[in-house]
Amino acid sequence: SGLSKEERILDWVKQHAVVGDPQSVLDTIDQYCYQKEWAMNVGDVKGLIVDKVIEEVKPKILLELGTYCGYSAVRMARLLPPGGHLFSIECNESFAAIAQQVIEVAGLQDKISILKGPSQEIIPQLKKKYEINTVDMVFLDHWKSCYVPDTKLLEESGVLRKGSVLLADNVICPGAPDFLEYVRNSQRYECTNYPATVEYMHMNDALEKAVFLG
Ligand SMILES: O=C(NC/C=C/[C@H]1O[C@@H](n2ccc(=O)cc2)[C@H](O)[C@@H]1O)c1cc([N+](=O)[O-])cc(O)c1O
Ligand SMILES: [Mg+2]
Repeated sequence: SGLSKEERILDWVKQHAVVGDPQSVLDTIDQYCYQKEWAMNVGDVKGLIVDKVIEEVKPKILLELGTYCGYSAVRMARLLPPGGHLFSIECNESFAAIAQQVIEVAGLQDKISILKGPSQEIIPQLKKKYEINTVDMVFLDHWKSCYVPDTKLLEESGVLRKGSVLLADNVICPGAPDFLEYVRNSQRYECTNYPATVEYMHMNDALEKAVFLG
């Protein structure tokens, strides 16, 4: 009974964020998660690295695996070039509903589409159902055991092009060792590691960037 943690975060955003101001939504969620309850948003420290990669790649078509409360969707969509669009896959109905509202407070609903369902089901539909040709960048932040199967599915579905950038959260904590092994040992990826810390904590984590070479 009672509100979920994610609903408490949404309420905090509705009470404290400035409508139409994405940065205030990010700051409000970070403040809540530092001061009240930890939650698995990419956060402010790793978020700065995500910002830099977005500004470097300037993706027009961006795919996110794992919307959760919409923090990283807001973080990335606020930096998209004009005409850019973020498609974010979320299988948990209540998280998707919360994220949609967080995105609306940020005023980014026209730049973000939440695709409801498991990534294994949605990825094969991207071309036909969502009229996506290829994606410029993918942010992986869903179940860590899904990173490798979904990377393979992205390759097989033909949505990656020469130069498509994969950016994976949590490759140290909770960890995605099979993903690191897969992209680092593959001739088809050029990898870069970005050491950081777990959101709102002092433990080590890292992001891995893997550029698809075609
Ligand atoms: O476990 C973590 N993330 C799992 C995220 C899962 C999200 O992806 C969605 N999804 C959407 C589509 C799917 O097909 C499957 C899941 C789930 O419904 C959830 O919204 C995690 C854990 C820590 N941690 O410190 O413990 C830190 C982090 O930054 C993390 O990201
Ligand atoms: Mg994460």
